[in-house]
Amino acid sequence: MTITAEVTKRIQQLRKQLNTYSHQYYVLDEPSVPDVEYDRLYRELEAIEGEYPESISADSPTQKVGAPPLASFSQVTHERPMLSLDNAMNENELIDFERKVKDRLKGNLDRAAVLEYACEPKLDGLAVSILYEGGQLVQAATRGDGSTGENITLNVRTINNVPLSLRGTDFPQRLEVRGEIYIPKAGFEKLNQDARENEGKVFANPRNAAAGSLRQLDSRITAKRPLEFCAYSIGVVSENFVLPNKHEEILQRLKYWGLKINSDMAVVQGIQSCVEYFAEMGRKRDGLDYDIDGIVFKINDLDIQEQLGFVARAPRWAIAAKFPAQEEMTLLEGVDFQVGRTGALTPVARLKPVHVAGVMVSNATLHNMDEIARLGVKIGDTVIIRRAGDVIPQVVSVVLDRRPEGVSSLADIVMPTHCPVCDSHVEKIAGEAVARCSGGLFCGAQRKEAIKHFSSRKALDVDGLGDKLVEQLVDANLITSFDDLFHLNLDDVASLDRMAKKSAQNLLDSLEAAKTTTLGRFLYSLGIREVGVTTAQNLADYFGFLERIQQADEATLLAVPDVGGIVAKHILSFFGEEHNQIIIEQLQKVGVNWLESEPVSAAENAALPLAGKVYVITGTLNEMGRDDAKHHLQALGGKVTGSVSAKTDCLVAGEKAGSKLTKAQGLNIDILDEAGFIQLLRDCGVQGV
Ligand SMILES: NC(=O)c1ccc[n+]([C@@H]2O[C@H](COP(=O)([O-])OP(=O)(O)OC[C@H]3O[C@@H](n4cnc5c(N)ncnc54)[C@H](O)[C@@H]3O)[C@@H](O)[C@H]2O)c1
Ligand SMILES: [Zn+2]
Repeated sequence: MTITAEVTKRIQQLRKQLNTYSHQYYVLDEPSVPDVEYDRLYRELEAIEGEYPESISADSPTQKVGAPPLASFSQVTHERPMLSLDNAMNENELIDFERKVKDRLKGNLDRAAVLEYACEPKLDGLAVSILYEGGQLVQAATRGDGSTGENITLNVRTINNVPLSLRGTDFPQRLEVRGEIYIPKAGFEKLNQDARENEGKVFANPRNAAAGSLRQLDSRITAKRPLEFCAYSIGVVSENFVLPNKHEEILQRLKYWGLKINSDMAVVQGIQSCVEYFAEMGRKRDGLDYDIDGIVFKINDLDIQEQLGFVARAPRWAIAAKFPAQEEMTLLEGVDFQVGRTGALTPVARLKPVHVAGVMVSNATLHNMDEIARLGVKIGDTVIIRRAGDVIPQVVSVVLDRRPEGVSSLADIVMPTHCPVCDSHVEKIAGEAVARCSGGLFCGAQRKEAIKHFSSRKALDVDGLGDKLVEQLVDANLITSFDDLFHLNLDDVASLDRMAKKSAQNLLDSLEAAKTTTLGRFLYSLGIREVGVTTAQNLADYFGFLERIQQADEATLLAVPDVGGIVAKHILSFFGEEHNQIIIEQLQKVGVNWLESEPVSAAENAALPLAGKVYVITGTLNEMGRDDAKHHLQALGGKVTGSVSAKTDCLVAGEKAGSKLTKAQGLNIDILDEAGFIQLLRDCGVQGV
């Protein structure tokens, strides 16, 4: 077929665009488009070149690996080239791969013979080569353009799981280990969180974070990054050294010499088993603690590998099957502000719907206004969306070269001055990244969440009032404030979806029962910002009376254990709001009650039978709940903590106690079973247990 001017032009466009993207990705560690976009263009070029083979030139992106090394690093020439991998985008392409392999092996392989594959999760980081001489790490390099890479020896030496010397003595004099350097998911989240708080560099994804962390001129920076190495092949090996002739067995040797290999890898027979392995890992993908973008299938037999050989940029004996991409690009059509339980306003991107990692995404979080400023995003921009695992989709960057002409025509994203739900003022406290609606319990958006919190187990503990039911009650306008809960009538409740007379009566009964509570629970139920269960209990213990808390000034509040400046401010501003005071009065009026008493002084506390003793409760107690057990111990002067340590005096271990029990046994700590515990309470004079 003769090539038309139009096709030639498209080829040139694609090559130019792909080269620009490669430079941004490999050299600058700052891609401007998601991988899927790069892959789409790459495949388009590949298809055209397939149709017009005479158009292929050695410098086409389809013939090259990566990009040349950065001049700021010294260079390393790879004795054996480091290649890329061909991709399979779906099951058919995977099956096609085996068919081509078998065709090539014709004559040398019985057509019916089953091929054996090593299946390896495809870690999403960057390829490196690490050279050992006499068992000592002497050099490490990036892949670069496949023949020349960057010398990153000092940086690789800082990675904890890369051995500086090999284990044992039976290793070859020269051994080049190849593998991936990557950042596990948790390390990535933490790295970006720190960067956001300290105005550092925020990375778009774990692969960029790994590349950016590794290719640092100052290895002290690399040392601070949570990088890991995982080996998946070898390069040069001393001549005459005999290695197994199965790929997987070589990896086992590497493991024996002290290198990490992937524990999720498998050896299977035939391509159909590869398809199954792929599906299984696809299901496990979200639960792994490292990111993978696919599975690499390699012919396990090295003799067959050798027969198959290589093409310009990839071996013929391996294929990377890709999972649905976790990043896509789409249009930002607008921004909504969502109001949470505490009134926090979160900007949410409204997107032109797009498939990301197998799910249609039309909303993504923008975190807060600082993040919007950092991204420099405007309405009408094309943005990159990342959806990894069960984390909410995020906007990770703006694709600047897709910005329509005349940026000034794009609208800035601005924080509304009034709450989109209740129209109260939006306020931003200095030092906090978020802005909040000041409507408190009056705000419809905060109401559902406030009531869910109010009736939750550690608050008023209204049995049978689950989240769904709260939403139904609010939506049906049956409750607008907390005290309305206690005015509900049987017919109204029974008329709700999936409710009957009996379940409605049960709810009214549990509401009645919940009215009798403790001061600690009541304080917690109000949902004062930063006042959790422990702080609420500390306030109750310290003051004894609600009125004293309502009237306390900042200095007095600061004397309470666990209460710092910010918590004190939140308490003051909560009780400073008149409508909050009204709600408390209304609740008391409908009969919500608790016992108030003078707080126990330190001297009295010291006289209690269990004063100064530290307890931990674990396992299932059959006679009483763990909360009751805790209250008994506290009433007797004991302290109850969550984890076993050398400071623990005694572990109360109910049925099915697990790791805490083992730990306590290891530390020689006293252990009481439920019967022993109840005896202790009786010995201390507790009645009725
Ligand atoms: N967004 C962009 O602008 C942009 C630009 C260029 C390239 N890219 C992306 O980079 C990819 C192509 O890059 P590539 O050539 O580095 O290759 P690749 O990621 O498709 O496959 C080869 C690489 O896989 C890695 N790998 C992970 N586990 C492995 C294992 N068990 N065995 C062997 N290798 C393993 C190695 O690093 C190896 O070099 C494409 O996905 C492309 O989208 C994106
Ligand atoms: Zn509001």
